[in-house]
Amino acid sequence: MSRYAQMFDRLGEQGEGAFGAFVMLGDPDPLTSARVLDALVLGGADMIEVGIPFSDPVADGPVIQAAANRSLCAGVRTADCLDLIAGFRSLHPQVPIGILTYANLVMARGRRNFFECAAEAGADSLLVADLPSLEAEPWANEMLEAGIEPVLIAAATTPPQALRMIARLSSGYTYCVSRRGITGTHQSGCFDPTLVDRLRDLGAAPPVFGFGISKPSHVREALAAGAAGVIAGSAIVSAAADASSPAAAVAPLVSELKAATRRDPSCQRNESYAQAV
Ligand SMILES: O=P(O)(O)OC[C@@H](O)[C@@H](O)c1c[nH]c2ccccc12
Repeated sequence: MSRYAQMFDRLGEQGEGAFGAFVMLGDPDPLTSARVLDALVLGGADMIEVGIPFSDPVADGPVIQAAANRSLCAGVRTADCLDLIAGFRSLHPQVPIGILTYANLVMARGRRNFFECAAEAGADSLLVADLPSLEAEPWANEMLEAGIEPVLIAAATTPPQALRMIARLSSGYTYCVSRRGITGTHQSGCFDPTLVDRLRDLGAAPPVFGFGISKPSHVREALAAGAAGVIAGSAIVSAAADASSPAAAVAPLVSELKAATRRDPSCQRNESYAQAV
């Protein structure tokens, strides 16, 4: 069973949603980045998503673009990112870690070679942000052969034919974007329950909402729409960027957002009280 499947099973039994944290590998330098990855898990992240820095990240807003630039300026390349993933994997054998990057970087290494190196480093999944879903099938098949789960992006506006393809190919989880546009917390998302329902009807991997999640209320809204989890990126990346100790800064934010994936114990008490009355 994959690490994602084990995680969703465990959280399902506990009645919790999954909290995913995104950061850019090598931001602002490899050593700090390794400490931040550790702090995300200590803070309570259930799954980690990591960017490999790319010079033209079309899906990213200013916060993540700046993180990619910091990392590139520190001289970080794909091989360094794979080393960071391998280091993470040796410390955290059970925590799913997925790569998020762009097609150019994959093709620069050779598709198959990239997938095999990612699997060897201990990555669980790969999301290629600029890969059109209708073109994804050969990529997804090669990823699976290498032992990597392909993650595809679905939106409320995705046409039915593409959504069927996404549901069929996405593995580990299905990335649901909560709004159009680029990553960032400038605008909060809208968590469409009908997207979640359509994906479930198509038998898709667990839907996880991302884009614009920065507050506990966003986490609760996404889970109330039926999602299995959420991913926050820019909020965590900016907390780290603004701090003198990035690792110390991300942990409390992650625990605050993770706490919102748990059922509120006071509500449970009220419910049982109401039942007793
Ligand atoms: O930054 P936000 O708005 O919290 O969104 C998550 C996001 O950063 C992360 O999942 C991500 C970073 N770059 C991407 C490109 C495409 C899809 C998703 C992403």
